[in-house]
Amino acid sequence: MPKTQRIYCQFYIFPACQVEVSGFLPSSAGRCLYPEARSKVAGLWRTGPHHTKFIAEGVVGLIGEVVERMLDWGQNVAGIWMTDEEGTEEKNDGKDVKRVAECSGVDFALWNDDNRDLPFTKTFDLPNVYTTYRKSLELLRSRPRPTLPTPTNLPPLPPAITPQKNPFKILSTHPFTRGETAAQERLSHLVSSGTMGSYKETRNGMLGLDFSTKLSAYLAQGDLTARQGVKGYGKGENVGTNAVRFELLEGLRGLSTRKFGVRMYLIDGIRDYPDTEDSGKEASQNGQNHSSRERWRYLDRSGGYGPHRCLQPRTLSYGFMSSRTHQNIASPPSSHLGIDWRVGTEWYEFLLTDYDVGNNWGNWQYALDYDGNGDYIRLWVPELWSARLMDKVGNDREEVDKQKLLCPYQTWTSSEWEKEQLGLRGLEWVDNPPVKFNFPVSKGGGADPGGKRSRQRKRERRWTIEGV
Ligand SMILES: Cc1cc2nc3c(=O)[nH]c(=O)nc-3n(C[C@H](O)[C@H](O)[C@H](O)COP(=O)(O)OP(=O)(O)OC[C@H]3O[C@@H](n4cnc5c(N)ncnc54)[C@H](O)[C@@H]3O)c2cc1C
Repeated sequence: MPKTQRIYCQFYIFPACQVEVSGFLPSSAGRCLYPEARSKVAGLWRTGPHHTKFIAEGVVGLIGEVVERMLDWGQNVAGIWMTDEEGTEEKNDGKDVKRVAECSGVDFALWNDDNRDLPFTKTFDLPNVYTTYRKSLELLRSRPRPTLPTPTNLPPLPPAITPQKNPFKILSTHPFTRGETAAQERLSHLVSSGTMGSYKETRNGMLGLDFSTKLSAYLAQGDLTARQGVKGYGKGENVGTNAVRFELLEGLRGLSTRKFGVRMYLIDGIRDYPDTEDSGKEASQNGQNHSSRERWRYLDRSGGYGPHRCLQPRTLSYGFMSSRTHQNIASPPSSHLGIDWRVGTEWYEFLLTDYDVGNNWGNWQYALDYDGNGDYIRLWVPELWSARLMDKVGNDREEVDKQKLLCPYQTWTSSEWEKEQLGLRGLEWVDNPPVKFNFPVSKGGGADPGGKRSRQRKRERRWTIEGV
């Protein structure tokens, strides 16, 4: 029998704790971006690799290992195809898989992301200034790509799933349902329920299902692509749908990874990037990285501060955070604790279902403070559910010092009575705070008394920096 099947590897993260064993390629994204694959799609397997772990039909491990095990299953594999990602570690993963393919005598191909519709001939022509960049890509909105039909004939699941090797464990608790069908259902719901239309007013929410689109995981995992044309395309545009389309252009941040390369991962990020790749290596090996990790771990052990504590239950159970929550979590460690922001980025990389190299590393380089009323923190930090804080009457809430709510370890300045009122008495992370510093609640503030750096940061938000 001729070998017809291909393993298709995409650089999508599946958090190790939330694996869902699901189907096969081709997804919308694959079919939209790689029309050349049309004649061959029926033979593709879909797998989800990541640079620290790789999951395919119930197997987690390093990418090379997992592909090897897939080949061992004895399926009728003719080749391995892979999305050619821009991240430096992802490039190395590509090399690993290529090596495995060569050793096993199967074809190997890398599929580059679709450049054809971009108005640039060279990556370096990408504008550095975000607004210019976005405007230059706006023409893509009038050039959606059609998707190819869903294949009718796909290879079966592997006959047996080999036992999982340590240290990974596979649970199937993920509430996010993978696959193109689920993605299309979500899209239809967004349109028919009016969620998409009201997006502009609701998008800064942090609690609930429909304040934002929740499309990021589908996009990151290839169940949808921002480029695909859907039925009714271009009709019924309003401020809400327009705002979603605007945000989707942000999702093309992968292009910034292509442009800035290794500079994306330097401690100074793309702001003051050094001249050579060697400087990048130096930055990631310096002592600051290590001490930052220690500090992050200390935050973990001691319970951390309000926003940080939200990170644990939220992402561990869902692998998802809203845009504002992302900013809340990312901002304090990097802006206020002097923690190397890359430690947080790596942590996200491990946990998020919608992890995306360009979006994650790009966004970590600008983050502001939100959740001014502390609603989100109250939901996820049970210690803060004191009677007074739970009271929905605004008057009572006003009596609570927001600063203490957002940054409860600042309660070293509180009286025992105040601690009692806040429901924080006797807690380790309140009595022995990991670090003491000023934490203004004001938006865009930070441990920056004069506010100079904050203003500077505001000017430099987004991944684009004037004059780079
Ligand atoms: C520190 C930090 C890390 C982040 N890491 C990721 C990540 O790993 N993967 C990821 O997809 N997004 C990331 N984001 C961006 C954003 O928070 C998520 O895309 C958003 O929360 C996903 O929810 P949603 O689909 O409901 O978004 P919506 O608000 O409904 O937006 C619709 C879509 O637009 C795109 N989008 C919206 N905001 C952004 C943005 N700021 N940057 C890029 N694309 C955007 C996404 O594709 C999103 O699905 C990060 C943001 C921050 C501040």
